[in-house]
Amino acid sequence: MTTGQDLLELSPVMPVVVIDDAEDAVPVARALLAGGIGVIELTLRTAAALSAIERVASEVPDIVVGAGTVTAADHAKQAADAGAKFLVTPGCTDAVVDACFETGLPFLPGASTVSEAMRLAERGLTALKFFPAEASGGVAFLKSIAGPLPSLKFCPTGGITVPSAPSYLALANVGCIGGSWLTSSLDFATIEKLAAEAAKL
Ligand SMILES: O=C(O)C(=O)C[C@H](O)[C@H](O)COP(=O)(O)O
Repeated sequence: MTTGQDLLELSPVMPVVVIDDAEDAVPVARALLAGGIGVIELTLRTAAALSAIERVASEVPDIVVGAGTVTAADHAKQAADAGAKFLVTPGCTDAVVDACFETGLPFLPGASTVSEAMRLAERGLTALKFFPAEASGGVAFLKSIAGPLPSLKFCPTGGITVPSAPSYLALANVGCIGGSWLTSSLDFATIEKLAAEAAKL
């Protein structure tokens, strides 16, 4: 896996995961894998996040672990050093995008406007996170930009649910969707069940 486009092909659903206690990271990753989801985005929103990435990278080698919520330049290197295999950002400041490039990792930069998407495309970035998807126009927005921006493909994230997922995944400019619903509880059996359902979307 070397490009952002590859990231969009890993799974129909990119689980966006917030970990408060690093101890939980490995069982969460194993439950996702057991359900058939081979990728996990651990958000850098908590003090435990980098340690969670480290643990999953070393103890669950079969899942592709990445870092989400990369909102500052130094996050990118910290996540790469912890063992992240990819990065995801909610938005796209020049400093954050530069720092992501410097890691050499594939990454999905966030965009929610046509101009942001065009600026990222100018830098060779054609696989983008569309965030916050529902609040920014959702399926209708993505349909509208497919004509003028045919080279771009998205991972819409933010407000997507199991019932709304199929309408996103049916779009030619959507590779996968992101969502936090799979891991909203730390009940590992439930995570496995939700992952199995998501893997079939
Ligand atoms: O943390 C980030 O980097 C984000 O961009 C936000 C997350 O992707 C969304 O919060 C997930 O959306 P929900 O599935 O609606 O919870």
